Amino acid sequence: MSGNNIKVVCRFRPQNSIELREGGVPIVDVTDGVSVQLKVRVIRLLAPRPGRETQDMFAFDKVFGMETEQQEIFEYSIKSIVDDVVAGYNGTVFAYGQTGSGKTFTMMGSDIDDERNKGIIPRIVEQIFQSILMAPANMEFTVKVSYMEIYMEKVRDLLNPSQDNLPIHEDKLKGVYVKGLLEVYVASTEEVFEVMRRGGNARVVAYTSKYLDRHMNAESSRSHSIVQITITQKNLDTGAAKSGKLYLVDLAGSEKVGKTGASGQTLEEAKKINKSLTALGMVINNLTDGKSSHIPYRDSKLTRILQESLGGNSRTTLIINCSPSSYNEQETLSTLRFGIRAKTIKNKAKVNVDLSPAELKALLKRVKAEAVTYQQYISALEGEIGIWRQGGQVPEASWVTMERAAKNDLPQAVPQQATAPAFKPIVSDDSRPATPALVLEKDEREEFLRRENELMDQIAEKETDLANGEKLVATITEELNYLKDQDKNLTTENQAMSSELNDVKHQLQKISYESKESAITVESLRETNQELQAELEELKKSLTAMRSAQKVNVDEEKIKRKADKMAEMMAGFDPSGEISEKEKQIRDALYKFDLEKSSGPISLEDIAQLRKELSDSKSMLEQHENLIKNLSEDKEGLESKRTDLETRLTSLEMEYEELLDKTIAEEEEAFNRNTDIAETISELKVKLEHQYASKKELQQKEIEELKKEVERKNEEYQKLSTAMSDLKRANEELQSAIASKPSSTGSMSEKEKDLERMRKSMAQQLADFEVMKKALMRDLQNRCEKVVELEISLDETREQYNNALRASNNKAQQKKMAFLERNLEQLTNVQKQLVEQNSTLKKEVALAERKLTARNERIQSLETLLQDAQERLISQNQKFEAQLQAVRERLEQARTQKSQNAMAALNFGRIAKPLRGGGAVADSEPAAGNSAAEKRDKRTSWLPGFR
Ligand SMILES: Nc1ncnc2c1ncn2[C@@H]1O[C@H](COP(=O)(O)OP(=O)(O)OP(=O)(O)O)[C@@H](O)[C@H]1O
Repeated sequence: MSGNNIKVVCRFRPQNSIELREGGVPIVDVTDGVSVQLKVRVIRLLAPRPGRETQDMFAFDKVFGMETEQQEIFEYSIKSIVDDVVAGYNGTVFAYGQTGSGKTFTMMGSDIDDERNKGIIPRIVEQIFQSILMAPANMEFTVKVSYMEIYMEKVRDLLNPSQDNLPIHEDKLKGVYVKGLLEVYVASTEEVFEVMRRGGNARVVAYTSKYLDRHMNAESSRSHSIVQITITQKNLDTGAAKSGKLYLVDLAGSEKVGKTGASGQTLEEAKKINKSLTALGMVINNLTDGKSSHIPYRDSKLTRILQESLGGNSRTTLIINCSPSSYNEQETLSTLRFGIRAKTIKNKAKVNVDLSPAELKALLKRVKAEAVTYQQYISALEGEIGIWRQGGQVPEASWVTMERAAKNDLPQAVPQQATAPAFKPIVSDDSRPATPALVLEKDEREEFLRRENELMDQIAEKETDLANGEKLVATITEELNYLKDQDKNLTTENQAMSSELNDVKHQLQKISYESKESAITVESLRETNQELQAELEELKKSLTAMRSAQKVNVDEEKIKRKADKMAEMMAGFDPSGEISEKEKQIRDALYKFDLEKSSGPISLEDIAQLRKELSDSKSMLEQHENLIKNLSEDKEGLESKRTDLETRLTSLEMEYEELLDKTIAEEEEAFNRNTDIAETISELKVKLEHQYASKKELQQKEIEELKKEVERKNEEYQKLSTAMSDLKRANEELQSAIASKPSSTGSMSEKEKDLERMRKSMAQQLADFEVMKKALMRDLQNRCEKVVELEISLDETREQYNNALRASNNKAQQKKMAFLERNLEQLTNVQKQLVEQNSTLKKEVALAERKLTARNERIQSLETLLQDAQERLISQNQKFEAQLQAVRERLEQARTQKSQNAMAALNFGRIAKPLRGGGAVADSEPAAGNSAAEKRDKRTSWLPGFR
């Protein structure tokens, strides 16, 4: 075991594009390869002079300039560490620097296939397997790899990412270690790369690309990654074993929080990362200031894991990566200062050996001898002290020393006080008694420290458990809150639904109430309707009765009037029964004539009588002719009167029409706004016009008939005149016959014959006359009837006309009539409306009933739904609880399975694969190497994020 300083090397990368764009210039000067000079430009803002330059010099074990190759770095700073680890030492390689300073480039490189640019880790792996190959054949090696990351002060196993908060433990044998970290056995570089590829996939990298322009690197690693390679070797001949552990650490960016522009969660993260780096700085400070007895390894996970690497059992190399640019001069300065401080740390590296039995025996023997020597030395010292204490003197040549004890050359004079106490308090007279200081043996102290560490680990573990428990409690509380929220929501929904239900019920009650009300209204309306209908019927009946009574009266009056007129008119014809009388006389005369003829010749008296009678009949005929003349004159007068009446009627009709039009127009104008009255008037007008037209037509027909009748009468009159003239002629003939009778008695027979003939013709004429008279009388009667009827109808028309005139003139009456008609109409309308309302209400009632039934059904269905929903909710709740439980269990299973799977995925790493040194596996290596090379050819990128 020997004290050795941490090796610190410094590497500058070339300026990147951001620095160039921002106008950065290289400010580093690497001249001798071990020191770097930084030209820092200080601008005095107050003085208007250009800035002055100050020069800082930093010396390291090695300084690599911007153009340094990866191989060079490896050769100088790393290769020896690999050899040490293979030899059984612990080794650590740190890469420290700001984001984008080239830490990952240095550790991993840009591409594994790129022989030139691959980083130190692939080179280390290759070197390890190379060293194993070079080892003696009796040496058996096992190589284990683990890969972890410290993110937000949590240790996460990158080969088993479900383990994201692993505890750190320490024990006597293993030292400080991460408990539960997956260690994978590997037998080739390819397997190591595979392990690292898998681990790299799980790395947490926060991209701050949106800050790229103004700030730092695009892929800013926010976590510390640690690759741990453990090499164990065993001498198969002696059984002696050694193990070396190599930590390859890519630290997170060391820049100040503000520089990355990170904020929010990233800011929180940066603070925690900074905490780790601050703790690292504190550990380095305390290790190097020479005063501090306490090293705060426990302040962060990083320093705790790397405890042995800093001031402990490790050969450590720190690579500080810097930017050469003026743009990052402050970060570069602080990085360089960090490196300078770390350089003074002293480590005590030792080989971690497991001795063989022979070695152990030898060691025991040696230790026992040493123990005897020490025992003798102590006894000698105690003897010497005893002399001194008793006030005696011991010559300097006899003083007990370790060398003499080792040579077994101790003076015998010194009394042996084997039973002397280990220490005695020194009592001074002039001072108060001091508190006895317990001097602990070194082993005891170490034991105490170890115990303390163990206890601290237990505390840390408990804290983790506590944190996990708290997390679980938080999750459960969250779930509980969620469930409570759900419950609350459901209760609210439930309440809302019940209030809705209540509303619906209220509505239902209201509807049923309204429906009852409507039924009552319908009933009352029906009754009113019936009453109105009855009233209407009565009115109609009375109206019909009145009309019929009026008609009967009118008819009776008409008949009576007609009879009177006829009587009056017929009284004018043959008032004294003269015609009948004369006719009778003629008949009598004819009879007598017949008798005389049968009895003998006619006497002169008889003839005189006959002549007298004849003259009488002649005068009567003249009278009759006069009467006929008078009648015809009367008829003409009547005709002219009728014509007058007709013209008057026509003019009156025209007047009436004009008046009617005028009145209607006035009425229309007056009742312009009242459509009902206008309608009534127009209807009335139409009715009247219609009535008037029919009447006019009737009268026209009658007039036509009368005209025809008059013509016929004329004809009859002509006939009658002809008959009269015949009678005259017969009479004249009779007179002449009478006159000639006394002079010609001889020709009596001839005269008799003539008389006979005359008598016959007279009888014939009389019969004709009789017939004609009858016909005449009949015609006359008919004509009289017609005239009477005509007069009556004329009177009626006049009356009607007067009525119409009165009606059109009498506004009040008209209004009344219109009002009455309107009333009637309104009543009819009301009746109609009532009937309609009734039917509508019936329909509505039916509808409302249907709706009511539907609503009842809906309510029932809603209630069922509500109940269902509640039941479902309860069952869902139960199911959810069960699911939650199942999910928890599954999660637990998955976690365990995942860890098992992770192990399974890296199945090549579950079993230790001993490798023989000196060609024990060299036989199979070329083949493996070939396949590895083949695999490499196929791969373009072996780690995510590597270009
Ligand atoms: N020595 C170098 N030569 C050429 N390019 C380099 C060198 N060092 C770094 N780079 C390039 O600079 C960029 C940033 O480097 P890298 O990712 O290694 O930085 P980092 O310090 O690991 O950043 P972070 O802290 O964010 O992980 C990369 O593109 C890398 O290829």
